[in-house]
Amino acid sequence: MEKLVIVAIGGNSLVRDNGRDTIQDQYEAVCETAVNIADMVEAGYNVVVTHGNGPQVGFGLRRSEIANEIAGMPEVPLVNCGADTQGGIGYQIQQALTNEFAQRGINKKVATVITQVEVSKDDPNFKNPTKPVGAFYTLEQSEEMKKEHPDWIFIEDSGRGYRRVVPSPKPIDIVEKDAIKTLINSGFVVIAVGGGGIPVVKSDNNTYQGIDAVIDKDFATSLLADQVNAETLIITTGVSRVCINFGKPNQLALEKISVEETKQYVLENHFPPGSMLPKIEASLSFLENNGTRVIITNPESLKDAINENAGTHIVK
Ligand SMILES: Nc1ncnc2c1ncn2[C@@H]1O[C@H](COP(=O)(O)OP(=O)(O)O)[C@@H](O)[C@H]1O
Ligand SMILES: NC(=O)OP(=O)(O)O
Repeated sequence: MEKLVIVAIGGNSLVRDNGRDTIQDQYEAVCETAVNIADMVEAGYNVVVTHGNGPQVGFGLRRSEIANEIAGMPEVPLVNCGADTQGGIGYQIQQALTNEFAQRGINKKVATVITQVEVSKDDPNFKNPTKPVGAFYTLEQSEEMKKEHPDWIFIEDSGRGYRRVVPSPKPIDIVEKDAIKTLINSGFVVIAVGGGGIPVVKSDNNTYQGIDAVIDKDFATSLLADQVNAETLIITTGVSRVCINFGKPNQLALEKISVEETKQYVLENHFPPGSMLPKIEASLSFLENNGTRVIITNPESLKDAINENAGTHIVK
């Protein structure tokens, strides 16, 4: 079988207008990414797709809260909001890839696996929410919302505004990993661990139960990459390259860096938590296990990046 490449699509890379995008707008963004993934499949790569849901799960949660506030409808728990985004975004990627393959005469089938991801109920991240979800607000808007909802926590997100944060426990295991492997081995392009997977905890009698949180899809993708023995991990996001001194006058885009250099940049705080840091930590974890290379880039640079003509490459 060809070497396996796992491509993670950032949730923010599918949003253009901070919560005012329609579902059709998101589908168009998905279709643009599908063109780039189809290029890779056409070039002979065996591809697994994962995706984020940070903006979308926050929009869903807010819709549910507003429906509760104004119409008394029961709220949708955060874990179910996440499951809804996994189905909704998975459906769009599945349809966009299926159509793109059909148009190009590529003989590949696509399947989305609803994926539960095990976390620990004792994970310290439940007490320290760090995962930004939903829209970006100004400082004034966030302070106004906090008056009404004192329990909400906001953080500044990479110079883009203020966002609500929710707990983000670390993924331990992928419950449906055998189904995912079987589909990959049967030649499917598989979409899995959407939104980082649906967070579940395992009880003593080996049953699972959903828990309110949003798993970082970069960590879940890195775990999946290990479990399916992927060779390359590609993380697509809103920037073409990772930078040091991001957003400062001396910003420098990185083309190729070693694991050691990357660790040094982490120590120097070049990567903020909740945005670039999880991508870097997930990349390092993938390379320290069985992975060979990591590429971080934007969706439109995918094809050039895999040929080393774009993106940031982290190598062993
Ligand atoms: N050092 C950095 N280099 C490049 N981008 C950075 C850096 N630090 C923060 N960012 C920001 O982080 C964003 C990626 O995080 P985010 O949008 O949360 O991810 P996702 O695409 O998975 O939703 C980039 O688009 C960029 O705006
Ligand atoms: N769940 C998750 O990590 O989503 P984003 O990639 O959209 O932040």
